Amino acid sequence: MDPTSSLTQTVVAKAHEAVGLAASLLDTISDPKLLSLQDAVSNTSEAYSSVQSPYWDWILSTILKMWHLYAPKVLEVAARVSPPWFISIPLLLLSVPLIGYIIYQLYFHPLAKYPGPLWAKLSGSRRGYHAWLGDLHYDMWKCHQKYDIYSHGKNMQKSLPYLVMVHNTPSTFTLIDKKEHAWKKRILSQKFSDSAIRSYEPKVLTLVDRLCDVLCPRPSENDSGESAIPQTKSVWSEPFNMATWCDNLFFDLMTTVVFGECFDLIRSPWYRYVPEALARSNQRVSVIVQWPMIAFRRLDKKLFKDSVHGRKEFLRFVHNLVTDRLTRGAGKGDVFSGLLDALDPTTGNKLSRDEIVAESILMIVAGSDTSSTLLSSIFFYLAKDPQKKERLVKEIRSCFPTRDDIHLGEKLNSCRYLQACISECLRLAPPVASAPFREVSPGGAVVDGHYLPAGANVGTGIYSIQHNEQYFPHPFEFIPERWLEKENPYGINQTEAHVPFSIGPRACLGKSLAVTEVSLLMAYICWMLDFEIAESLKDVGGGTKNGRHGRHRPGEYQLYDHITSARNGPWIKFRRRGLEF
Ligand code: HEM
Repeated sequence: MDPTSSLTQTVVAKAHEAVGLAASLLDTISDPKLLSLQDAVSNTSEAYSSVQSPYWDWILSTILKMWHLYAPKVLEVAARVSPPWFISIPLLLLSVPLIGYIIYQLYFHPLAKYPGPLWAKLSGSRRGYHAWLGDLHYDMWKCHQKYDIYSHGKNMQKSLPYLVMVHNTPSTFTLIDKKEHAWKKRILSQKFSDSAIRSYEPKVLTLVDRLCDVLCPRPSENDSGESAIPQTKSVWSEPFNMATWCDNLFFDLMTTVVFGECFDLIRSPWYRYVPEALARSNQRVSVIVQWPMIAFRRLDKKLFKDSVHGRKEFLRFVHNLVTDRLTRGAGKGDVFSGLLDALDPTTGNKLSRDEIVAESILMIVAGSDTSSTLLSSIFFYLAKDPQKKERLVKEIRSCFPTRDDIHLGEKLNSCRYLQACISECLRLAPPVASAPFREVSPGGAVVDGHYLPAGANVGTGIYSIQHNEQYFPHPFEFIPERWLEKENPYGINQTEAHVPFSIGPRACLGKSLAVTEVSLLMAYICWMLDFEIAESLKDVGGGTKNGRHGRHRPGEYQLYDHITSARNGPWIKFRRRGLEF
């Protein structure tokens, strides 16, 4: 057999196979049920927007199907002619739809006029790649332009990629239906009202006391365990990785508040695998959210085996927890009892087990990791700036004469510098750092004078807007004073660009809980303990001078953005405060 003809047949067969695969892929992603997985025709503008165009998918898939049907004949003819034609004819035919796709994306797509990286205009893989690295927030920051997408009354809904996060049934976070979302959010809101939060205070104080004991054990006889201050300062403790310890603390806190059960990660290593499994699981999910195509033929599961394992571990834990809690029944005043009592206003039915599991997962994911990022970033920035730390410590210790005076309420709210530090850390290290995407509903929407067609996915990067120099001069510097009316060195009203909890109907439900908890915890720790950075590990947590993709600032707390944010450090050592302060 002529070797050229055998090679031709192999090329032909492979090309045919590839086209078949592409056609079935397009079939899959054009299926309305799987539209959440459709990303082949995304277009990313400077505002990091993407649009889904079912028509174009249909055209492209029809071309490919025709090619698949008639290719054997065409290729047969190609095989009879001599090189280079046997290669160029199939290539030419294959490239027609491809070139058509590229031209459409670059020139005729409804969002084509927006400037943005070429790769992002052609495929969602750029977002997937950065989601994998965990630096999507840096990438968005580079591409950023400011638009308002989130307010009430905008013709927007949660975008379809959120469905990737669904386990059996959507939660308040992932629900797209506005009516259903509204009633579920109403149920949960009752458990996050000011009075409900006040009722959680004793639990928060017990846990922070426990944490202080681990970070720096009591110096026995001098501290009776009540509000006494030791006569002398104790010695410095070994260093603690505050990313991990804040994770442990907030995991305990959320399970206590939501399920009335504390797994005591602070004192016992038994359940410490759970937040760690969740962090691993989030990496794969964040890549699929940004680039749904990666889930085609379960490629994601092959690439992120460890992540899949983490998800299984985490879900097993939640299912066991829910089963256990259901056996014990309602009546503990925790969030779970609110879910058990809730009735659907239309059907009068109670929430199903799947719905309760979905909300439980949401509470743990949304409530623990985020607040932990906030607290660990406060440690990072304060420990790196001893003067600002001293100012905060002074404010707390002079406001509260004894430890037992530390409670939620007016006095704590009057600690302005504490609030300023919290706002500044939420700005610098937003726990949800990249863009919460919204999909334009039928009829389209006008944002900042630009028309956006139905189906477009648009979002504003939270990290991006909060590092915009126009609103926050010296955006990468820790300057709590910018939040103090009388000391703001820039005189710019920056509140509208400060959106760590997002805004509008899908804004964070746990904002008050998170800020109140962190204020209370920080006040308590500052009152009880002195802390400073561990010199030998002082660089952990910051960027490195030759770091890529924005990770080049040693003074910036590094977030690894996988839906919520993973972190490492800072390493802090503690000692009990003494009377000589
Ligand atoms: C510093 C801490 C926190 C930050 C910065 C934060 C931030 C956010 C952001 C930006 C969103 C919108 C995300 C999106 O649309 O994709 C959100 C939603 C949400 N957060 Fe938080 N969060 C924090 C703590 C909490 C806590 C403690 C809870 C309580 C369990 C909570 C519960 C929720 C819920 C239920 C939603 C979904 C709201 C909806 O879709 O209507 N969050 N959060």
